[in-house]
Amino acid sequence: MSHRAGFVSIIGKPNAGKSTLMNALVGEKMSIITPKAQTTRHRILGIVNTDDYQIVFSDTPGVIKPHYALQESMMHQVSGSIVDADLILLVTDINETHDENEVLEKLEGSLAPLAVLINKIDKSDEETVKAKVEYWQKKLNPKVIFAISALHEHNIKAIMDFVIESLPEHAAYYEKDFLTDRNDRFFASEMIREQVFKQYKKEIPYSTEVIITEFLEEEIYRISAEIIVERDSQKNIIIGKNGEMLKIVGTYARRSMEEFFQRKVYLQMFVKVIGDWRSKKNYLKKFGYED
Ligand SMILES: Nc1nc2c(ncn2[C@@H]2O[C@H](COP(=O)(O)OP(=O)(O)OP(=O)(O)O)[C@@H](O)[C@H]2O)c(=O)[nH]1
Repeated sequence: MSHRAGFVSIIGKPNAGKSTLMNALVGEKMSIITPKAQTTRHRILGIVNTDDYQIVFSDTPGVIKPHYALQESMMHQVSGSIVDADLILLVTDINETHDENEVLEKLEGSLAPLAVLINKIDKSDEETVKAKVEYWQKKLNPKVIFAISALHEHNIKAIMDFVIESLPEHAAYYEKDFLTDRNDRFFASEMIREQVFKQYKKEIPYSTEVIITEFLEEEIYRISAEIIVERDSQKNIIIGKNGEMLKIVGTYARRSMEEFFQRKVYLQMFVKVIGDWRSKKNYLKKFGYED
């Protein structure tokens, strides 16, 4: 059989389970997962290679109406990923009660075949699943609908088989040992961001960016990072009384890094205030958000 390869975009609302699905499909932890919406800020490629095929999955930020420049950049990344796609996996939470019009608008004009994945069926019942399948059938008439649980890896194999079947015949786009377009610095910063999303409430996670300022690959990895917030009051919250909160973030982030890199890690973090960075194009560019 000839070789198949293609781009598969994972699209959906915030919190639908896109990152959980991507990690289940790729079999590696590529994307950070937290219970809060809008955790994913960048498009992240996760590549699955065999001798016969190469699947290039894109995990994308959840689709929202953008309110500030950072979110605009996030939405551009979603659009770019739809244009590139050979296949689109639309992930929807079975218990989603709000409408999904923003997501559907993004998909308008896309020519790629579409699969609807109704996620989190572990938190639902058979009747609701049946009703949702009918709803999406009518609404989008997709090529196929899967009822899945990304968290419990239910029906993941069926999706993989479908994806492989749907790939065009094509040579590999990337070297076969290439697993992602992101480097170790990116994953290190994401592991800190994951803890910021997990440990702090309200607007703090959304006002925070993490920049790796030093990454030395010695026998022990020496990693320094800046945690950037928008206001002094947020800086105090990040640090916590006697530095206790920052210590918690550092401990968990370091453990994730040690597991990911399979190395001992020495992690240093500094907190810095940059007023209103989310709305400033120059900072967004510096932090790696394209226009
Ligand atoms: N019960 C249940 N929870 C799930 C399932 N899939 C994902 N979740 C949970 O839903 C939350 C959001 O998951 P993510 O994978 O981060 O969602 P996302 O769509 O990437 O979110 P954004 O980054 O905001 O776009 C996490 O708490 C997951 O553990 C599932 O199949 N069942």
